[in-house]
Formats: sequence, structure tokens, C-alpha cells
Amino acid sequence: MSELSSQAALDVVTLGEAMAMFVACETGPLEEVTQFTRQVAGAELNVAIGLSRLGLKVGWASRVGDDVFGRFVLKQLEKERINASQVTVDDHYATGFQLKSKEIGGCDPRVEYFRKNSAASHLSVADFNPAYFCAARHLHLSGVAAALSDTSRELSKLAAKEMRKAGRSISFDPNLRPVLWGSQQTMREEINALAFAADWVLPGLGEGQLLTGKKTPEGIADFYLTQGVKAVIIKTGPDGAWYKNADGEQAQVAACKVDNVVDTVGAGDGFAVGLVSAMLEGLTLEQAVKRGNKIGSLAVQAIGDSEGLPTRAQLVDA
Ligand SMILES: O=C(O)C(=O)C[C@H](O)[C@H](O)CO
Repeated sequence: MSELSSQAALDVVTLGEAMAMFVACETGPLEEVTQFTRQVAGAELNVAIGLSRLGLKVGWASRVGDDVFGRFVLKQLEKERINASQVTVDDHYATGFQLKSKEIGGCDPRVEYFRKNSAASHLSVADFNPAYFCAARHLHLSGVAAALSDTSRELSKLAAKEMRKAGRSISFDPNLRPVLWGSQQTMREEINALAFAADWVLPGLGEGQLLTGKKTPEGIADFYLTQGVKAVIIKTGPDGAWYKNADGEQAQVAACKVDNVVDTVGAGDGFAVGLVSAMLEGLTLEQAVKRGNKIGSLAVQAIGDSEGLPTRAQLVDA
């Protein structure tokens, strides 16, 4: 089989950085914690894992180091049945890692990154294989890959441009990581440029306010819709999500009630999994937002950034 035909079955491609993540087993300052469990982290990879668990065929493009963390990430890809043919093992730079605190009562965990100059931060347009990407139905991007480095951002831009030219749909989650950007103004300009190239933009309310300077969900949505985006879905935390599309249809979709939030990280990635999977199945935007809320609510009930993401059977039963 040619390379193109062997890739033609992919539903979704995404790209970004994966890190080994050490999650504290006890509460308290990270410098005092003695026991950690190792998991995998990375916003775009979390989305790839969630979509794959729902039965979609997913490819994830990246670079990992030729080291234990890189081999750990590759094993996770295999376990999650994610196509890794566009993952380069880089023998110059290391795989990044992070530590995450354990919190109780639904507070956001503290995270410390060790990812500067990581293998993934050396992603560049040289990692773009047009046959691989454009054979997929959909591209999912997040602002994390854009924050890693100028060259990784160029790759995101090129992927968006080429997928658009090929008539594929694109989702974009701004996923702001201010600590990875040189300045807030650059972050705003670069993230908005990527958002304008997408069909479905999925900011959190605070992110949307920062990126657009608008206060209300409608103001934020209009900022992107006037640039040709087809739908803007704004995550409003415990209230769920609010959406507006290019036809002017808009609604608030209530959140799913969660009694015990154990780890808030990964909720947005879970939301993206629900939204993107449902849209690709041809469900309505309202149904897609409902599924986004559902999977976001499952994500926060498990420790780890992707551990709570359901299989298709678990989603039906949830
Ligand atoms: O990708 C990152 O920047 C991370 O912090 C890893 C996490 O898995 C991710 O943020 C969750 O969205």
C-alpha cells in the first residue's frame, strides 16, 4: 500500500508536545512531596487519546527525545492506538516533563514544567508531511503547540493553511499558557491568527476575554465569527458552555453536575474530544456541546490529564 493510501483512513490529525508527568500522591508543596505517579501529559495528545478511545482513527505528529520519557510516550501512543508515524525520535534534545500537585476541593493543581528546549519545541515546518495531514478529515490544533517556539508555531500555521486549502475542517482550542510566551501581546496576536484559520474555536471565558478584549460571550464569539470562523464555543466553567454559529444560532448548554472534582486539568481537552467527535459524526452543534460538557465532566473526576476520558461504551453508560 502507498503511504498516502495507508494514511487515508485517519479521521483526525493533531500535533504538539507530550511530556512525562509526575503527579503528587500527597497534598502539599511539590518540593516536599516524596511520592509521585507517572502519567503522560500534553494538551493535543490528551485530545488524541480521547478521540481514539471513542473509536476515531487519530494521528499525532511530534518530536520526542531518545530517552526514557520519549520511549514512555511512544508506549502510551501504542496503548491508545494512536498513529505515531509522524513522531520523530530526536537524538539531540530531551523529552519534556512536568510535576503536578495533588489538590482537594476542586482547586486547580499547581504545575511546574521542565520543557524548555525540549525535543518537541524543535518541531518545525520540516515535520509537516502534506500527504499524511491532508488525507485526514480534520485537524485539531491548540495554542500550546504555538507557544512552544517560533518554529513549532510556524508548523501549526502551515498545517492550518494546508488543511484549509484541502477543504478539511479545523478545530482550535487557545489553551493559553502565558508562562511559555515572551509577551502577552504576542500571545494574543499569534493565538488569534490561528483561531481565524479555524472552523470551530473553543476558548474558555477568561481566555476569550483576554484574547478579544470583549467581556461577554457574544462579544467574544462575534470577534471570531466576523473573521470567518463557523462556530465559537465558550467554556463557562460550572455553567457549562455557550455557543454561537455563523447563522446566528446561540444558546447556553448546562454543565453536567459533578459531586467530586478531583483534578481540573484536562477538562478543556475532554470538552474538545466531545465537541470534535460529535461534529465529525454529523450531530448538531447543540448536541456536540452537550457531549463536550459530558466528557469534560468525566475528565475532572479522575486524577491525570487523560485518565478520565471515556471509551465509547463508557460514554454511552455515563
Ligand atoms: O500541554 C501542556 O501545556 C500541559 O500543561 C499538559 C496538560 O496535559 C494540558 O495542559 C492539559 O490541557
